[in-house]
Amino acid sequence: MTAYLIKNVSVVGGEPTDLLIRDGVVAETGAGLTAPDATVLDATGLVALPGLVDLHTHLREPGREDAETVESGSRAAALGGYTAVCAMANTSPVADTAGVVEQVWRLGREAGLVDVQPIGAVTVGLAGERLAELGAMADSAARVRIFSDDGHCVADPMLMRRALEYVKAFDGIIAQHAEEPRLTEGAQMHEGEVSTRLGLTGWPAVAEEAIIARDVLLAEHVGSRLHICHVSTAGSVAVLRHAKARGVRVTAEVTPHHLLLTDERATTYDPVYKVNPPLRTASDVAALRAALAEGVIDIVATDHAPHAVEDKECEWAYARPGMLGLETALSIALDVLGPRWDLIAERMSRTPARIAGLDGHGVDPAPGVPANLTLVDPAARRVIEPAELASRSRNTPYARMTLPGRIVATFLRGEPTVLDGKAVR
Ligand SMILES: NC(=O)N[C@@H](CC(=O)O)C(=O)O
Ligand SMILES: [Zn+2]
Ligand SMILES: [Zn+2]
Repeated sequence: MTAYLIKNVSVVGGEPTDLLIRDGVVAETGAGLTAPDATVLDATGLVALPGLVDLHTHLREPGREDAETVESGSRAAALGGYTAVCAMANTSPVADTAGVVEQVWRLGREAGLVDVQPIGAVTVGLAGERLAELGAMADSAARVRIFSDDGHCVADPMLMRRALEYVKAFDGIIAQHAEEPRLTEGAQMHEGEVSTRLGLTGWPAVAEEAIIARDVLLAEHVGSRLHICHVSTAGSVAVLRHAKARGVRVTAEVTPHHLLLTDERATTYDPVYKVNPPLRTASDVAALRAALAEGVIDIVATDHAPHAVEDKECEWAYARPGMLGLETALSIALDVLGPRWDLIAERMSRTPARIAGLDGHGVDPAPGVPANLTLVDPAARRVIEPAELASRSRNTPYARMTLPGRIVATFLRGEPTVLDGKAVR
């Protein structure tokens, strides 16, 4: 195993120092280190962060390997600075059995570019009718702790209650896609002034907020852990603030796109901007940014949702919702939050690793810790070219935009997965 000596790197924004990586761990830190056997990387001007952790990734395997595979998604993740991703269950077949979650887990191990932690479905086939084999998935080799019907809401309150109660036994979490289905029938975009102007059916903010309000009360009632996927409205932030003040065990994520883009994008009729929950208004974006800085929203999660060309380059109404995120998330965070490295490390690595229970991830580089880390060049600016992305899909909403920051290198347990901005494999 090659040793690496990273020279003059700022660890999470601190004074430049050296990091020696050997045998999978950070062996030593400090200025002026030498190691004759190590490969030296000059990291002057670069920032080292604990490897990013994504709690919400769609890898599409099994079933839609034309849109993404565990391997291509893992490569996209590594290039984005990630060392671990949680793979959503809405595959085909659905990840609702020990067999499927073990398959995804094994494919992740084989690709070896990031740790792939499968998420299990809450209900059989995401149909919202019967609980899936939560216990068997928890006991499987994949050791599933997060369960989600993402793409669908667990709308039945009794089923939601039982799921929350069930996972308590092994400190599991239910991650809810908060969307009251009766309020979003036929919805194409955010319900508001722009949808009225365009004549498109709206997805009202209350469809999200009503489910979050219900579920924080349910989680409080049964004392279980709840996670809210892709929070998108100012009203949701208010509900979460209230719940946290009461001590409810709830965590929440926001996506990069909901931190940057608004429903005005729909006026282009370009389905690349179609996503669930939909892009909201500028005042929602402002509330989400403030909530993330404050900690009412705990983490940034990408909701990386690759889609094949035929599912995206069509009429708005027929296009599938979702957009790519892994390869641009750090740049968007840097754009939105500025170089607040400790906040970025907290929201994109330490806290998501803690929520998911991923040992060895989300830990700042220090002697003895597993060498899961990424090196960022904050001064670089890059133009996003969809054809250059490692994802098998092209549905990035940031095409041809110039974004700050570039991932220079990523290490997974001491092995580089990205060097010089390029995937090693
Ligand atoms: N976000 C999306 O618009 N789509 C996701 C599902 C989801 O996250 O709800 C997908 O799987 O494509
Ligand atoms: Zn969702
Ligand atoms: Zn999703």
